[in-house]
Amino acid sequence: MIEAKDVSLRYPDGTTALTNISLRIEPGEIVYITGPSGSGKTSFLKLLMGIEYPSSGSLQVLGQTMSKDQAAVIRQLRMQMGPVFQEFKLIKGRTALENVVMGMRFLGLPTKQIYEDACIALAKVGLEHKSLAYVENLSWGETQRVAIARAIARKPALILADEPTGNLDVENALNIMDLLTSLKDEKTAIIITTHATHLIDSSTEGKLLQMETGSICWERLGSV
Ligand SMILES: Nc1ncnc2c1ncn2[C@@H]1O[C@H](COP(=O)(O)OP(=O)(O)OP(=O)(O)O)[C@@H](O)[C@H]1O
Repeated sequence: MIEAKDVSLRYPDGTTALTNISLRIEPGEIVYITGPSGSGKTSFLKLLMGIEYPSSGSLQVLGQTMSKDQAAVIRQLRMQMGPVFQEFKLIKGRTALENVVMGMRFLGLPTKQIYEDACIALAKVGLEHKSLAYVENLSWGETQRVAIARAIARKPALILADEPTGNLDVENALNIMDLLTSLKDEKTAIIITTHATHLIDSSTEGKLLQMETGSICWERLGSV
């Protein structure tokens, strides 16, 4: 599903964000990426989404080579991804349901099915009772759950969540983590960046990657 070979990323201002990242992620895997601020976690997710491109090395995502000359194909590929990123903000003045539906606009599905799938996604995150609430009237945790509903409603092959627990308290953060990991199935990989290593313990299923200054410094299965 994802194969990175010696991938580096240098931003136009000369900052090297990632250095020689090599990894494989298979369908059905849950991968947590942790590391200090500035270690390259978000930059790596941006490469996976085709928001940035590798400066060197090779990266395949869902069978597609991620390179600038493939930008048009990569825009289509994004329909198979469910991003939960802070910068893809929900649209104020619109309801939770409308926000989820907007994330599905380009799927080419009949309108009725879009609304049905959007309602199912909101139910999955426990927010069916808030589907007609304006997003600016929701709590932070509820807003985050709408963002997750928007990501999963399009039934993506790859869920990419950047710091999904933000500054939530432990109980709500655990709920968000449980929710994300419950979305795993044999076809969907889930990648979650987080500072919150205290939420990951020996019972946590998945792979943990620790980043330091642009490199993966260790990786473990199953526990911290
Ligand atoms: N658009 C950009 N242009 C130049 N440098 C950037 C850009 N985006 C990020 N960086 C730099 O790349 C490095 C990695 O940043 P990145 O956002 O990937 O880290 P992070 O691990 O996600 O950090 P945080 O935990 O604080 O979100 C940092 O040094 C950052 O300043």
